[in-house]
Amino acid sequence: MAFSCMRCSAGAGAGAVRRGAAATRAPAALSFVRCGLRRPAAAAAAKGVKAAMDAGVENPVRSAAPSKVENGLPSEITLDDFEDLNPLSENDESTVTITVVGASGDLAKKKIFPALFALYYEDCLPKHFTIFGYARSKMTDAELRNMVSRTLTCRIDKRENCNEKMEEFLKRCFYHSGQYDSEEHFRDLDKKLKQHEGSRVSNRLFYLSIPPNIFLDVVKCASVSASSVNGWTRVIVEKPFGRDSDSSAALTRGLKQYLVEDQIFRIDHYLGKELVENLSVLRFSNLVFEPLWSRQYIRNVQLIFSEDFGTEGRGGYFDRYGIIRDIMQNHLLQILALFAMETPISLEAEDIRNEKVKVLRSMKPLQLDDVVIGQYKSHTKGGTTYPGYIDDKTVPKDSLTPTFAAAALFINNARWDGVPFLMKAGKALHTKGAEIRVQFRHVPGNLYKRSFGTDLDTATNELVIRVQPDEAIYLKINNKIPGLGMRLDRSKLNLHYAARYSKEIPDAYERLLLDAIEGERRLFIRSDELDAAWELFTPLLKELEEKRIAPELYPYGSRGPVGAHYLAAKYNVRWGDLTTEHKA
Ligand SMILES: NC(=O)C1=CN([C@@H]2O[C@H](COP(=O)(O)OP(=O)(O)OC[C@H]3O[C@@H](n4cnc5c(N)ncnc54)[C@H](OP(=O)(O)O)[C@@H]3O)[C@@H](O)[C@H]2O)C=CC1
Ligand SMILES: O=C1O[C@H](COP(=O)(O)O)[C@@H](O)[C@H](O)[C@H]1O
Repeated sequence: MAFSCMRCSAGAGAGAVRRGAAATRAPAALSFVRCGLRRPAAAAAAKGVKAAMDAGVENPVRSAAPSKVENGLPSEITLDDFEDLNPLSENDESTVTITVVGASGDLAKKKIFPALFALYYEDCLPKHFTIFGYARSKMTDAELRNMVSRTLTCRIDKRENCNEKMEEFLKRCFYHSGQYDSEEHFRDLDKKLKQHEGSRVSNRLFYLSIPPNIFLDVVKCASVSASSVNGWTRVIVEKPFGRDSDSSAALTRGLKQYLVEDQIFRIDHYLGKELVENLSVLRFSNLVFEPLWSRQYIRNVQLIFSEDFGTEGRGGYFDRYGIIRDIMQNHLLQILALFAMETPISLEAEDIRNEKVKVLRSMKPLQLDDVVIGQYKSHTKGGTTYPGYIDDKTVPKDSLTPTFAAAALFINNARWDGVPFLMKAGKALHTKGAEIRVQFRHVPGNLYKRSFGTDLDTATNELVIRVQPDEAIYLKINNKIPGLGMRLDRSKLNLHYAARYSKEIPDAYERLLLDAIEGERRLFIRSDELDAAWELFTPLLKELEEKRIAPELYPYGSRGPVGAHYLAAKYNVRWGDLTTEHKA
């Protein structure tokens, strides 16, 4: 069965419906599309709003909303949210062109084109859209289409009408070959874009899926020679945003020579993951969690990322960055900020980003003593030899780049004073996953403590938010084993997404691309957030590099360096992902 674009209600939907005055208001039809209607039905619903308004109906929006969506509308929705009541406005009079710069590359093939196709399949792209690939490689439109079609092995590919939809989608994909620093080549691109846009208002989104050393060349050429003249121009910038405070600030200054902050969409794809987005919902819409969300009840928080493969194929990039820059300074820190922030004034992007910045700026400088680094080495298991990090031909033999790191971070504010936020990230470990673990304090004067033996930690409540794979949220509680005796065990209150929700979870890139098209900035990184993130990690990174601290070696496929356990033990913590119970 085909699904229509489902975006509505609190979070992205409400945020998008309520975009501030600076951004384009969501037209009524588009708002209804977000609420689950296909475009024709959405346009009809928008017309209904207009008619109800003309007829003086008390609540024209609700009265016109089809039953399928009315429960999904934010309760406080008003006509202001449907300022532009022309149902045809955005759909028919404007176009959106998405230019994937670096279209021949790994990320474009693996993530961006499949995400765009998924959005198309789900009816989420605007009516008039065109996709352009841009790179130096010589390719015809047909060759690009062939390349894209081979990589559309996304979550959609087993769905009904997939081939048909793919054919339609590919017809909207074009290619332009050019140099990244040539204004002339971007002028040629501009001409092609204009041919597709015709006389419509042209909105242009450039996705910089290229190595960072050419970001500025492209931004300069695109803005000088291929900006929209009558619509918006936005640029999605991929990480890495520099490799320390200075280089990041230089990149921001460079980008701002050609773009204003509102045009820059710095992507951290972890913010587009379903369970990361759900963090705020979990906290702020459930009375049972928010009152416990502080030093009073929480002993420690663990943010864990692991991959069961090495840097295969990306060693060249990775060696310049290492795991701290690759995962901790961005993905895990962003999760930490969302986890720890105070309640924002609203779901508006700026209100949320303001709160995140406050958390980041309240963090205690990271101490070398609170960090452990590791690097994987070759390991043979079951007759197979797995290569070590330095066996990668693109990595120098004497590389000290960490492929694993663990760190203890602290937030100096009233809510979190003294609570260790432990981060752990590694490649070539025994498992693949990303999760947040919240370990609560012991129950004071616990009547049942004799049932737990001497190890009270085994009775600690733990909330686990499993970001991936197999998304789940579960709470470990102590429970009486049914029967005449009084024996306790630890059981899980388990919200297992696959069991609870039949709808597939969209890929993070789908959500983020759609947000960028809609001008929703909530899940993108603002420059002051980025500065604060680098300020936290830069002194540590410099110290590690200047002192040439050697990483502890760990075998490919293992649980990582033992040092990570000592670091946790220093704060009286055990890693939740390594307990016996977890393994069972
Ligand atoms: N791949 C991934 O999984 C992830 C990537 N990223 C980020 O996304 C961006 C793109 O990544 P990815 O697709 O892997 O990158 P690639 O190395 O595949 O590069 C993308 C394209 O850029 C061009 N290119 C590569 N190297 C150079 C160079 N030295 N000078 C000029 N052009 C070059 C090539 O196109 P051509 O030769 O045709 O011009 C290439 O196809 C990077 O910023 C990366 O950090 C972020 C997260 C994950
Ligand atoms: O940004 C990055 O993320 C990927 C992991 O992303 P995931 O969505 O597959 O969990 C990581 O492999 C890569 O090194 C890093 O640059």
